[in-house]
Amino acid sequence: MTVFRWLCALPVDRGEMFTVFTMRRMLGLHFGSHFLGARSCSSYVSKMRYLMRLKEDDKACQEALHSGTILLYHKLAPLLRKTETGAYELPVFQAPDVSGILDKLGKDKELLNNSVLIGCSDTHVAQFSLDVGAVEQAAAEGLCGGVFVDLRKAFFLLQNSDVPLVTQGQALLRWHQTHGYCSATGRPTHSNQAGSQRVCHSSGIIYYPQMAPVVIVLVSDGKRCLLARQSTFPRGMYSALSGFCDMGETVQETLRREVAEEVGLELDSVLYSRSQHWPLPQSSLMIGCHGTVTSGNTQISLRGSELEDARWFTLHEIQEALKRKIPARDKKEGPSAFWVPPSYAIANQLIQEWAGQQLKL
Ligand SMILES: NC(=O)C1=CN([C@@H]2O[C@H](COP(=O)(O)OP(=O)(O)OC[C@H]3O[C@@H](n4cnc5c(N)ncnc54)[C@H](OP(=O)(O)O)[C@@H]3O)[C@@H](O)[C@H]2O)C=CC1
Ligand SMILES: [Mg+2]
Repeated sequence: MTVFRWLCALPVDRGEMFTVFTMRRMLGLHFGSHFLGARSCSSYVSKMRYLMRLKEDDKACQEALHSGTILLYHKLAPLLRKTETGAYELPVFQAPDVSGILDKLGKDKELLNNSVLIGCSDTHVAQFSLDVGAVEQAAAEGLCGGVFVDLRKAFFLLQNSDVPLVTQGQALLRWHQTHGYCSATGRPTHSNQAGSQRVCHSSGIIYYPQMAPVVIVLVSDGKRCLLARQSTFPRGMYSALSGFCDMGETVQETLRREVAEEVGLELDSVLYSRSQHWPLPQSSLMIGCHGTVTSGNTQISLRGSELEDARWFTLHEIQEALKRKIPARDKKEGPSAFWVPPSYAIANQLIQEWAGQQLKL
């Protein structure tokens, strides 16, 4: 890589920074005006300090749970509700609502304490997620007035601003469901009230929710961009190249290795663009970059079984794909029409950014 430009002073993306507070719209609906008047305008710092306190103080967190809001999941599928306009929203509940639902379904109300903290509103109303997978799904849907939808499908149904909170809630619930035992002693681990850590009382080991660092890079030769597909992708979908960071690697080294391994090309330059938490199949921190190769170095060579296909796409082809909002097999264009991941996915954002830059050239 002859040129390596890393942005040190990235502008703060308010969209990314404040997505945790996107439930305000729904909070307003549920709590009415008395709630809006509770505190006028708290700062970002005070919200972060408040969340820190809830993670450290079980009693304060329990109190916050009883005055907070809860997103519901069933076996990790979030509850969505169809509005009168046909759009989908995330319904939020309060502790008494959830206790009532559990009671009606014959379940112990203590299940409520398995809620995990995912954020708080501008006015310090704590937000939690809870998996009610122990109850019968259809009965819970009836009482909650919604449907539990697979998270991948929810990406297509929800507004982008609602997606970060719902993915964070799901990722934390998944982590708890898969870290019930200490890997050193085999004894059960115990969560704090916020769900920000689990402790093995036998060994004293503290476990924290983990994410794997993953690079994702949109490679360009100046005129075209390179997208690839795995055989497990939905038919017709192509995405940017991605790969897990190996132990000991820098982000730059992972980028260079993954592009070499997957398509046999040597990156010439890389520019960091953005990052994203990605919950599937388990939590990853996606580090999104643009990469270039020189014009004499564009011959794709697939190796191994990971990629089924990789191709260079023109700006026109990309523009057409970006217009296809839902999987092409549901449209007249037929099953093989090329499409890209949904707009919430960082792959889509890198592709859009590249297309925008090409138009300026
Ligand atoms: N948000 C977005 O826009 C996008 C997100 N992604 C996400 O990026 C992630 C990585 O993409 P992918 O290209 O598949 O990665 P890789 O190219 O690294 O290939 C995946 C393979 O790497 C191995 N591997 C190494 N480390 C890990 C680890 N920590 N966890 C799981 N597998 C590991 C596994 O092999 P083995 O099974 O043989 O052990 C796995 O099959 C995926 O989770 C994917 O969902 C990808 C593209 C777009
Ligand atoms: Mg890969």
